[in-house]
Amino acid sequence: MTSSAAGGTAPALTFRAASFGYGGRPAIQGVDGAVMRGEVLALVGPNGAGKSTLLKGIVGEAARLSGDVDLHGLRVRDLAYLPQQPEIDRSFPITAIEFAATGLWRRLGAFGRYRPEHRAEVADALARVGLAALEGSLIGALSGGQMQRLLFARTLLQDAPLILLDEPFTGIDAATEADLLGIVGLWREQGRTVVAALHDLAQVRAAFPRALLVAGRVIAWGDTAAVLTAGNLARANGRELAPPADPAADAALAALGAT
Ligand SMILES: Nc1ncnc2c1ncn2[C@@H]1O[C@H](COP(=O)(O)OP(=O)(O)OP(=O)(O)O)[C@@H](O)[C@H]1O
Repeated sequence: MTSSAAGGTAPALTFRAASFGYGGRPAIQGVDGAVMRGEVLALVGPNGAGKSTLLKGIVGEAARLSGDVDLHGLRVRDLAYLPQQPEIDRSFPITAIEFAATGLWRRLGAFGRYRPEHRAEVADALARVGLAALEGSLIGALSGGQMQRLLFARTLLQDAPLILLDEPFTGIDAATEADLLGIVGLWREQGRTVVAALHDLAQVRAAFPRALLVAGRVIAWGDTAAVLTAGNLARANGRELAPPADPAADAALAALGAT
């Protein structure tokens, strides 16, 4: 089942029979549908379902093997993409404030001047994620949760209309998760479009109004309550649920002494 989203007025991101993968082999295929502007969409599915590949496909880091992705006038550099933390090289000798400042790149351009007001803006973003005291720390010295806060600070500075997050809450403590979920809520209030690959279905039900369930293809797409049903989750996990019990058949079998 595929669908266009409700709520927004215009699409921010449209897939048309899109397939993405590696070495010519699709990891996720036949994606059809739209994410509307201002929508906050959870991308869910079992391990290896193609969630990261779909996000990477949007930013051109996974090959598009067929179909089309329409960003409706945005360029890839206008998007904010927050990859999974293990994909970030933390051995690079850069401080937290320098790392966060890379979020300004799109606005400053490659040779733009980094002015005092930019430094104040970066410091403010670090304060908003609770990292003011660590701005001079090397990124390699940060904990996993602190690094995730830093990635959100950089994303705040990117000021992007479309934000892609790959498992942003994995491996962090509850306080960090609550703070970062608050920032997603802020983006929602600001009308930004957010697509986040997530594992915690309770969190998705609580904080994400729309969901896209995948397992190498789209299993269901729509309002979260309608997507995260037992039947859809079983289909995504490759376990079709048994058909509903038929009382008449059960009674007939019982009469035959077969139960
Ligand atoms: N760089 C790569 N080269 C080849 N195959 C890859 C690559 N990255 C992922 N794959 C394969 O693509 C498929 C989808 O992987 P992907 O990481 O997109 O899934 P996922 O839903 O994000 O999983 P998880 O929840 O475990 O992060 C898997 O079979 C995976 O092994």
